[in-house]
Order: sequence, then C-alpha cells, then structure tokens
Amino acid sequence: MTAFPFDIVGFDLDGTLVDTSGDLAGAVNHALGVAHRPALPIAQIVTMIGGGARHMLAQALDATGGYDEAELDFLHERLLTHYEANICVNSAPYPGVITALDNLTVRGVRLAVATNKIERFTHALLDKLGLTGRFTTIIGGDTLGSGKQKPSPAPIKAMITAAGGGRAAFVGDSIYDVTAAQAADVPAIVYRHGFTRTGVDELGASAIIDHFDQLIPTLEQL
Ligand SMILES: O=C(O)COP(=O)(O)O
Ligand SMILES: [Mg+2]
Repeated sequence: MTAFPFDIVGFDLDGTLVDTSGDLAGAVNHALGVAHRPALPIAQIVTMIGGGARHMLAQALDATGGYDEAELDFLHERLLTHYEANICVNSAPYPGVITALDNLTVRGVRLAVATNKIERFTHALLDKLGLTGRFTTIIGGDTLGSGKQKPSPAPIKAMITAAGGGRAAFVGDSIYDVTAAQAADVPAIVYRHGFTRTGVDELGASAIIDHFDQLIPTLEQL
C-alpha cells in the first residue's frame, strides 16, 4: 500500500459529517414562534445554514418580515437556548461517515473538525453521537474570536497547526468551506447532500463526493 497523500483530513460539521437540519430548523422555527412569525420549511432553512446560528436566524427573520438588531439579539439567545436543549433529537451522521472516518484512521490520518457552530455546541453534539474521541482537533465558530469564522482561512490554518501540521484536505458542504480551504491553500472536497444555497457544482471545489464511500478514493486522486 502506498502512503496516503494526506496527514490531516478536516471536516465541516453541519451538512457534512452530520445532518443537523431537523434540529437547526427546529431551533429557527422556535425563535420565529417566539416572535409570533410563521414557521419556515426545512428545505428553506437549510439554505440559511453555514455562516453560524446568528446569520441563519437573520436570514429567517428577513424572510418573515425583517428585523432590527435588538430583536435579532433577543431571538438569537432564545434560539441558542432551545438548540442546546434539543441538540441531538433529530441529528445523525450521513451514510458512510463513520466507515470513512474508521478507514482514514486506519491509514494513520489525523482527523479534525472546523465548524462555524459554537464550540460548546460542537462538543455537545459530537459527544452525544459518540464521535468526539475520533478527532485530534475541534475548532468551533467562536474558538478563534470574532471575525475568524469560515470563510476566513483562520480556522483551517489553526486546525492544521493544532493537529500537528502536514498535508491537509478539507471536506465541507458550502461556499464558506470552499473559500476558507482555498484561502488556506488546502484542497476542498464538497459533499453533495449537505446544505448549500449555491449549486454544489458552482462552488469551485477540488472534488465533489455523492457518498462518503467515495472520500478515500477521491483523496487518493487529488
Ligand atoms: O453553524 C453553522 O451555521 C454551520 O456550521 P458548519 O460550519 O458546521 O456547517
Ligand atoms: Mg456546513
């Protein structure tokens, strides 16, 4: 067996490792309910995920009549409280994720997460799914401070450093992931069935996978 071409494989969380659409949509619709606004369909809410919870809520409020900053602040807190209490009611890894993580680990690859989800929620969700121990490094949306979320390359660079350095690839589902990875000079692989407003084929990824059983062969060909 020839050496695997990557030392580190980093992953986005929402829409890449885990289908969190049910619980994120539940939290958005809870906040909309607090504001006496109509619920939105999951299919619409998934297009709002990727830039952090506050950005997701701002788009949902825009779609239901607009908002001011004070209202966004208040409803953001309510959304977070609801989400924390219901973080893994309807969230599960995508098909083939666990096997792909196993097979990368067998090849000696270090695994990492760089997500825009708040760090404590990231740990809570990965803990509930029994996945935390698989990752050498976990970088959340607030880990590096404000202004340093994806699409900034900062989380990808910090992830690589914290995971011990070496050749890295990043797997994500949205333009935030592709932009961040490319700015960090790391190939971006996009999972087709995640959450994205932009068409997957227009994201400019180095490769697209339809199923996680394609991840290792795809990485081997980059
Ligand atoms: O919390 C979000 O909006 C997105 O999180 P992600 O970076 O794991 O997709
Ligand atoms: Mg995502």
